[in-house]
Amino acid sequence: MTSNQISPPQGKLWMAAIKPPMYSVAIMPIWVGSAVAFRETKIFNLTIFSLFIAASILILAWENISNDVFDAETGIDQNKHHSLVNLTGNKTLMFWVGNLCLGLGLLGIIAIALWQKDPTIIGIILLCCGLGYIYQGPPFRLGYQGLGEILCFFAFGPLGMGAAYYSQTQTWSSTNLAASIILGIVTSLVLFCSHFHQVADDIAAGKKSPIVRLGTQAGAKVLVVFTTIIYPLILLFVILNIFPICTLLSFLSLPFAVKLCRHVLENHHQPDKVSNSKFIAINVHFLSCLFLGLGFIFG
Ligand SMILES: C/C(=C\COP(=O)(O)OP(=O)(O)O)CCC[C@H](C)CCC[C@H](C)CCCC(C)C
Ligand SMILES: O=C(O)C1=CC(=O)c2ccccc2C1=O
Repeated sequence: MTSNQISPPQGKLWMAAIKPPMYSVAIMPIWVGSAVAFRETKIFNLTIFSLFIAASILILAWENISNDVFDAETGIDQNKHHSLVNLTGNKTLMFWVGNLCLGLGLLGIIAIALWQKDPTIIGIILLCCGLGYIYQGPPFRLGYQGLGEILCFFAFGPLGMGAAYYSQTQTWSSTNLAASIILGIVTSLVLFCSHFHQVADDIAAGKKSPIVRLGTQAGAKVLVVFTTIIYPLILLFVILNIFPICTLLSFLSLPFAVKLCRHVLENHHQPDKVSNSKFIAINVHFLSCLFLGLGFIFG
């Protein structure tokens, strides 16, 4: 957005900066991982579950706040009115607010580890935080090389869900690993969608996002392929008896998946129109994961 355009009201900018719907990506690995654990062991510890959800939200808040801090350093966010650094005008404050969120989130994880008398999940979550840091922080900034989706897949898929399952059971599960592939893909789709409307700013700042590399048209086709893959994969896991039949409930997210693919195929080259695609992707994420979890509990 250029400086001579009227910027939206402050309240809207703050909501866009905090992005509440995005926290679905922090909650769902814990929800589905705990649901798989409950199905397989009949164990469900509500205290650990609640602590893990809170910790995960705080860690994602750190990721997002520090994303605005690091992006302020490269100049990529100079036209982004809803950057927390641009809204507050105080990069140092945001840096420390982010670190406070990280510290509190890690305290939650340490509390779970102490409860379990087992440090395993501390190691896994530190690894997730490391992936979050190398995505955006100096000197790595791997997101600027177009590698964010791979990091995202592992952080919210096998690692995040592995930690959630382990926090309930102190063991591992191949079913949970299979489910984590679905979560990893559907979370990476959200990140992939977030690049379509930012091509001009990304090129100007030297960020080679996947959409800068592929172009918006090929990017839209890649999005369709990965969105479409999710459903046959779930069906395959049901046929192979890895998932219970009720996990097919996750197909209720299909209308949003179709809407997402159509919307991006039609508008990939129009930043103003395609900018909401990541929120359609969040609907796909939320519904598919919600019903996947319910499918494991009731299947
Ligand atoms: C911050 C992220 C995306 C924003 O990227 P971008 O710079 O394009 O955004 P703007 O356009 O809004 O500036 C997400 C990055 C995800 C990262 C690869 C992995 C993060 C891992 C988390 C720290 C893991 C926490 C949850 C876990 C406990 C389940
Ligand atoms: O602001 C964003 O675009 C995103 C923030 C975020 O935390 C996240 C997490 C996982 C996948 C994608 C995203 C975003 O796109």
